[in-house]
Amino acid sequence: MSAGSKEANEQRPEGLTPIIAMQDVQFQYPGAEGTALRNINLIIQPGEFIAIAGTNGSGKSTLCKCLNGLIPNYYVGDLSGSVQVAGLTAAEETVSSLSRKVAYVFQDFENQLVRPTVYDEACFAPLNYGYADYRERGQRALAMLGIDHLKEQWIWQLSGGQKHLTALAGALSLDPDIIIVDEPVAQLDPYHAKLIYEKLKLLNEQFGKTIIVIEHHTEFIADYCHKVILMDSGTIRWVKPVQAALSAVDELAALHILPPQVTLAVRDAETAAGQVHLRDRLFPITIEDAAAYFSEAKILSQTNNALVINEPIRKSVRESVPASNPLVTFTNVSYGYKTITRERYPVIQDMSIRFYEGDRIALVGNNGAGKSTLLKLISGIRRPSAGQLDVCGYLTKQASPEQLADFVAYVYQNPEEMFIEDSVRKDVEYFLKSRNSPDYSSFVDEILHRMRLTDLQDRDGRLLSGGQQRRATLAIGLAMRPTVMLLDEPTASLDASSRREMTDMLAQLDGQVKTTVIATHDMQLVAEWANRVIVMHNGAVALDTDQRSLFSHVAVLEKTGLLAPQITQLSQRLGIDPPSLSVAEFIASVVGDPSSPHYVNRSKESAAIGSH
Ligand SMILES: Nc1ncnc2c1ncn2[C@@H]1O[C@H](COP(=O)(O)OP(=O)(O)OP(=O)(O)O)[C@@H](O)[C@H]1O
Ligand SMILES: Nc1ncnc2c1ncn2[C@@H]1O[C@H](COP(=O)(O)OP(=O)(O)OP(=O)(O)O)[C@@H](O)[C@H]1O
Repeated sequence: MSAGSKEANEQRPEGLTPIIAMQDVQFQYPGAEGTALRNINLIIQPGEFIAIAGTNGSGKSTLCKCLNGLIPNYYVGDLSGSVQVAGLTAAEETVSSLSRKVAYVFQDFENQLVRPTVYDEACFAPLNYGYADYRERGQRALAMLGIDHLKEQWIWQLSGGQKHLTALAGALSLDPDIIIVDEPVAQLDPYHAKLIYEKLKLLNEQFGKTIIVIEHHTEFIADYCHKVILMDSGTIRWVKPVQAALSAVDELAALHILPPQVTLAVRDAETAAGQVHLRDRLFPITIEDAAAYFSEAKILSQTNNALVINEPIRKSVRESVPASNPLVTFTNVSYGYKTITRERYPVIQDMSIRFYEGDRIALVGNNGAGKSTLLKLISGIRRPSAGQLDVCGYLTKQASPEQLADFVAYVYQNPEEMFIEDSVRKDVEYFLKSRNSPDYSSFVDEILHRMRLTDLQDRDGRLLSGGQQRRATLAIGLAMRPTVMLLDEPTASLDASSRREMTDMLAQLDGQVKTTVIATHDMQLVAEWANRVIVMHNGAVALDTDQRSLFSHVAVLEKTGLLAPQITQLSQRLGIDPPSLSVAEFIASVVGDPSSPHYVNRSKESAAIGSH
């Protein structure tokens, strides 16, 4: 038995029957070289709220597929060991019989949606199982998630985040005992991400549902989960209560998992102040606890017997990039998708804006605000219904897609749509060759290496894990060597290390592309990478600002459901003005001047993670 399962067993309350019991489980995908799961022993009690963490490809989704019967019913690989779920032997059940007990929302949830409208989708599963009250069940699930206003919408009209909520509603409608959500927040705006977790919390606390989330975002794990299962190369490394799990900062970082920013802030502040961390003391993992810690540290510093925290220092606001020739010019552009009755409903509304050379633009805003549509307009996939859009000297209404492709690369939100060939390397080469690049072979090697894809280069992109796929699409985008790089949610589903690499790589793009536009919900990426932030709301620009000023526009943030990164929120609580955008800035603000001999810059995640 793994250490994790031993701990879980020791904590097992008297008389409780586990809701999930896995014993000596091993699984190999058909045709795969290695095993995706090994020596899996796990006990989960009813009513637990569990996070599964682990680097991309460590086996998180595969483990969960054993619980809903997709393994071995759909993935007919080599499975051994036993899996008990809610009193059923999983291997003897069909996927549909297990789905009454286990709801599953997939990472690629779009494939889960099979009915034409949101309401049909929410009612579909109970209707299928012959529940007379299927309408009420569907309606209730929509109301619980706050999306009843979408019920008449066609599924194909929904944005990514709206589709995710619909898939969750479909899963909730069967009233299952166990709810598994594979990366709940990957495609959601911060408001909806929090909302989903609040709903999961409600289902857990009020209805006793067992919740399992696969999660790369440790701040959500810290705020909502009770325990963490840490996966590593197809095995369970351990199962720990959440605070102990997230306090294992160095171990997590070594496995490409980014601990919460506030936890890193405390660790780095102690290091910078020369204070030795006591092994048995747990770090704070939430904003509240970290704020209390730093307030206490200030008090202690006055008696001079503990961590010295200086008064926060003010930092100057960075200048925004000076305007040069615009590369992209929207002049009164409107766009609407056609409905089934062939009318157009407006999505982009009378937009006039310019993007310049040197702009690193983060396009943010709530689900459905029109971010992806804006990228599609620039790439020429969609053309304005009204107004003019000029991209690198071409009016997109008149230019052919081939002409625009010479200047613009568009990396889609859904990675699977980017794979054409039967291997990742061939996909990257395909786009590079189409640009007639000399010496493409070594360039491909370099791109694959930088995205940690060298070992995966001969694999079919469609059969990679979600995070691996995301990295592969970035490699494809880079191979296009565009003037204007458009990326839709590039960090969704990435583990911390890949997110860090991605941020660094995007920063290095400046020399290779002239402007980059990213649609994203990842506020940490916004804070650390962008030099211009465009907040979209209802298809219009609500705010066009620099990334530091963004978080001081409280009214806009509230209106558009955006949340500052954890470290920014913590620094605001502590009165640091302007607030810190990264752990490194925070440390410099509270612990002192980096040029001081006592200041040790071991701050931020990159120090820990960058070495891997
Ligand atoms: N259908 C498949 N066929 C072959 N190999 C697969 C298949 N699906 C996943 N794998 C491989 O199994 C391993 C575990 O994948 P899994 O999707 O479980 O990882 P994960 O931890 O969920 O990753 P991520 O964080 O990227 O979603 C990976 O090496 C992946 O490439
Ligand atoms: N192919 C389509 N056909 C019809 N309507 C669409 C289509 N794609 C998106 N929409 C609608 O257009 C609006 C804007 O969607 P878009 O995908 O641009 O938003 P977004 O800001 O990128 O959202 P998210 O953050 O959820 O990805 C949404 O109301 C959505 O329902």
